[in-house]
Amino acid sequence: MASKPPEKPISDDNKATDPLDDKFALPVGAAAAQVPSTKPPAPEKLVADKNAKAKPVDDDEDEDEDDDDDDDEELVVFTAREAAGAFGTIYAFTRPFLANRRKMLAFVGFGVLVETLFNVIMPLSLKFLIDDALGEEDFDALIKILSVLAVAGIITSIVAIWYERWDARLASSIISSARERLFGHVQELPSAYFARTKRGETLSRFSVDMASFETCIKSFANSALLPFLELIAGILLMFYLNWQLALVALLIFPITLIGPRILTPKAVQANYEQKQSEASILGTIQENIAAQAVIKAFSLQRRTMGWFRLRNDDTGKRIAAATFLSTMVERSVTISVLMLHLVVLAIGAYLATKGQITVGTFVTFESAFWEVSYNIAHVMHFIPVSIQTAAAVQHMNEMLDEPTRGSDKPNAPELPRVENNISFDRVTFQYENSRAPVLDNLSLKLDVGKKIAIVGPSGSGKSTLLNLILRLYMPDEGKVTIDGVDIRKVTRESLRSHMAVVFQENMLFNMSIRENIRLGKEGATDEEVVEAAKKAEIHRYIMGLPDKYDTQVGERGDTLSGGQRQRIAIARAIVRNPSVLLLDEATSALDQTTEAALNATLFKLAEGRTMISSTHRLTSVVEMDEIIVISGGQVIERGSHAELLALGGTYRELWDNQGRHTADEDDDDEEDDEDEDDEDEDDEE
Ligand SMILES: Nc1ncnc2c1ncn2[C@@H]1O[C@H](COP(=O)(O)OP(=O)(O)OP(=O)(O)O)[C@@H](O)[C@H]1O
Repeated sequence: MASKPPEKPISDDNKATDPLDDKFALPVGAAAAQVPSTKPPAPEKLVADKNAKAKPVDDDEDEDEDDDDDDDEELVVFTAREAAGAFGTIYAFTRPFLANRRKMLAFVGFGVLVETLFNVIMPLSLKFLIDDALGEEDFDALIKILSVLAVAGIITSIVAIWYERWDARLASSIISSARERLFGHVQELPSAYFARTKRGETLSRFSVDMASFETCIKSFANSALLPFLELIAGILLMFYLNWQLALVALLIFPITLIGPRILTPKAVQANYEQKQSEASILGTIQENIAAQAVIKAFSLQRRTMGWFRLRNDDTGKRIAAATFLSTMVERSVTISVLMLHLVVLAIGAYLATKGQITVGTFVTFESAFWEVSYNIAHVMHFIPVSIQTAAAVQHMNEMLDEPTRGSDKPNAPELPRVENNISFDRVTFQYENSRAPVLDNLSLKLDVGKKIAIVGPSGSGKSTLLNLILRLYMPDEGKVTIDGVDIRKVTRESLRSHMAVVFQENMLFNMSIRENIRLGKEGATDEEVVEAAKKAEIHRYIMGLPDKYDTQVGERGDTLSGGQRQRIAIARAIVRNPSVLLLDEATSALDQTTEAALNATLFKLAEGRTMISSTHRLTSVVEMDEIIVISGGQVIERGSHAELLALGGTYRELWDNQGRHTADEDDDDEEDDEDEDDEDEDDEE
C-alpha cells in the first residue's frame, strides 16, 4: 500500500505521524521497560528536588508544607512512571495533549485500521487466485477477485491520503502544545532555578529533546501503529491458513526478542548519557558566545577551543556508543527473523509437497509470514526512536519537575500603594548551595518618599536586599513587610505593580524601542511611552533615529550604547509610574560622565517616590537622603553622607578608598590626555 512503512531505519524518517496508544506499548515498551532501572540520576534528582523544596523560594511557609506533601506524591508518580518503561514515559508526557484532540485521533485510528484491513486482503486474495481461479481455470472467479481488489485498493488509497492529512495536523499540534508547556513552565520557574542552571541546559530541552520527541510523534502512525496492527492481522491470517504451521512459527518467534532484551538497557543508558553530554556542550557554547568580549580581550581562543574539543570529543564518543547500541537492537531482530524464515519456508514447502496444504495456502502463508516479519522489523525499528525519545522526555521532565514559584495564598489581598515604610524584620537569608547566610537576623526600616542608598563591600548582600523586597527570594527567617503587611501575604502581581527596577545589565528585547518601553506597563499608550522617554531624557535621541520609536534595537539592544540602553530601561521603569524605584547598580557600568548625567535624571524621577539604590559607586550616593551600610549580613551604619563621613567607620573607609582610586584614575586620564596631546602634536609635526 502507498503508505507502507519505509525500509530505512525510522530514526531517520521524519515523514508521517500519529497518536500514541498504550495498547501498542508492548514491543516498544518491552524493549524500553529497562529505562527506569538504568536511568542513573533518578535517586539524586529526587533528593535534589527535596533540597530545593526545603528552601522557601518565592513561596510562603504554609505553601511549602503543602509542597512537601506534593513532593512525596511526585516521588510515587515518578517511580510508577519509571516502572511503566520508556513508552509509558512518552505516553504520560503526551497524554495531556491528546485530551482535546479525540476527533483527530479517531480519524487517524480509522484510517490506519482500513489500511491494515487492505493489507490482509491482499495476501489472502493470493490463496483464492491460485486455488480457485488459476487452479480451476475459472475466469469469472478471477474477474471477481481482481475487481474486489481494485475497489478495495482505490478506497484504501483515498482513506490513506485523508488520514495522513489528519495525522500531520495531529502531530504538529501535539508538538506545539508540548513546546508551549515547556515554555510556560520556564516562565513560572523561580529565580533560584535560573541562578543555578546553565542557560544551555534549559535551551537543550527546547532543541535536542524536543527534536527527538518530534521525530517520534511524527513517525508514530506509519512507523509504529500501522506495522503493529498489520503484525496482529498477519498472525491471525497465518492461523486462519494453517494453525499448526502458525503455531510453530509463533513459538520460535520469541527468539527475535532476545537481542533487544540484552541490548536495550545498554542502549537506554548510552542514549541518556548522550543527552546529558549534548546539554553540557550546548551550555559551553552558550557561555562562550556570551563571553566573546572577554575571550578576545584575553586571547583565550586557543584555550576555549581546547575546552570545547574535550567536551566535543566526549560527546562524539557517547553519540557513537548510543547510535551503535540502538542500531544493534534492530539488527539483532532482522538477523533472527531471517533465520526463522528459513525454518518456516522449509516446513511449509515440505507440507505442500506432501499435499497436506494447498499451493495457494503455502504461498499465502509465506506472504503472511513475510508480512509479519517485515512488520516485526518495523516495530523493532521504532525501538531506537522510542529509546531516544524516552531519554529526551526524561530530560524534559526533569525541568518540568522543577518546582515553580508557587501561587499566591488563596484570597490573598492586593497590596495598596506603599504609604509608610518597607521593613526587614529579623531577616535571615541564605542562597541555595551557599555556605553562610548573606543576611543574618537583619532588621531595617526604609521610609517611603526618600532616596536611600544601600552600600557595602562587594558581596555584602546589597542586591539580595532588593531581591527580597521584590519577593524574588523569600527570607529563611523573619519577614519583609510593607506598611506592616508581610509581602508573602499579598499577591505577587500587586506587590510588583508598585515597583520598577533598573538593573546594571538591562535586557532589551529584539523589538522596537516603543515595545521595549511598553514592556514596563501592559497597554501603555504611545503618549505614555513618549512621556516616559522624555523623563528618561532619551526622547531626543530616539527622534533622531530614522525609524524613531519604531527602531529595532537588535539582539540584546546591541545597536545602542550602554548609556542609551540604560535610559531606555529607565523609561521602561518610569512608564509603570512606580511608587518604589529600585536601582541595582543601575549606573555602575557606565563611564563617570554618563553616570553623573543618568544619576541627575534618576534624582529628578525619584521626586514623589521612594528610591532604593544598591551601589558601590559612592560618588552617586552623596546626595541621597539616607545611606545604609551593610556588611557581614548586618546593617552596620546608617545616616547621611556627611554624618557617615564624620562617623569615621566603614563608610569613611570605603569613601577614602574609592577617592584614592578615582584620583588615580583621574591622574591616569590626565596622563593619557597629555600623551594623546603629544601624539597629536607629533602627528601635526
Ligand atoms: N543566586 C545566588 N546563588 C548563590 N549565591 C548567591 C546568589 N546571588 C548572590 N549570591 C552570593 O550572595 C552574596 C551576596 O550577593 P549580592 O549580589 O547580594 O551582593 P552585593 O553586595 O550586591 O555584591 P556586589 O557589590 O558585588 O554586586 C555573595 O556572596 C554572592 O556570591
